[in-house]
Amino acid sequence: MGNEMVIDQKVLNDCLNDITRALLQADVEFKLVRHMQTNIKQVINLDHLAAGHDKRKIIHQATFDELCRMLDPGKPSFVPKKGKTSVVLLVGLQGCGETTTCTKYAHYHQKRGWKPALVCADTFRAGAFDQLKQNATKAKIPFHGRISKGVERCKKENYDLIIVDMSGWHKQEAALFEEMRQVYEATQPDLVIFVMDSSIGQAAFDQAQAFKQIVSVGAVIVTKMDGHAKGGGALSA
Ligand SMILES: Nc1nc2c(ncn2[C@@H]2O[C@H](COP(=O)(O)OP(=O)(O)OP(=O)(O)O)[C@@H](O)[C@H]2O)c(=O)[nH]1
Repeated sequence: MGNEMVIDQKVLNDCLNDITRALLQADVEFKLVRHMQTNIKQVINLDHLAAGHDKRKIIHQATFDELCRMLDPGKPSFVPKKGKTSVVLLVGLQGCGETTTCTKYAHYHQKRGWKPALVCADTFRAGAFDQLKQNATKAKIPFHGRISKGVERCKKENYDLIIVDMSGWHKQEAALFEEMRQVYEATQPDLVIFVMDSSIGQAAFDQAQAFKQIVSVGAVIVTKMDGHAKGGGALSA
């Protein structure tokens, strides 16, 4: 657009097509991208703009606003408060990086003055507790292995951020969904985070929806962004 002398409908379309291509290449869902295009075209009517208007600036602003709207969930996210106990439950597909993310999340908050503790609710995978224990020990974060007792004990010991690591879900295991519901009821979390491997791409919407039907998911964390995946699926999730 910067190289064109006259800004007309063709230039606007080319510009929107460039943005569309970039978003699709970054795994953003087609429906969302088409919606973005339609909204921008609705806001900008080049034929009706009076002379003297800076068309580049108007297109730029409309595009910027629309891209921001794609990122806006419409309500503020849950923010744990220091000194007040919050329970955060992490759920996700098997191998998505939940256990690793639990420790990262705890470490992030510990460095900022919270008093976090980790609780392992993964009863399916052999070695899950040992993995959490290893990570937690390295990051110097207290941990517990038994879900209900662990959460109760952490509350008594005045931890203000209790992070619960749920078993990774595998589609075939209906029992895990039931367990997730039970853990949800037993821990009454203030926030449920859906942990999503960035490489699932376009499947993100369906996965996130399947989880949301069982527990009230309030946030998404995208993992493995250090690989080649683009993570645009997070917008759908
Ligand atoms: N490259 C990369 N690897 C990661 C990341 N997060 C986790 N992993 C790796 O992904 C693998 C699975 O991670 P876990 O944290 O065990 O995943 P999980 O979802 O708890 O696994 P289950 O308990 O079996 O469901 C491990 O080898 C991790 O080291 C990340 O951000 N980047």
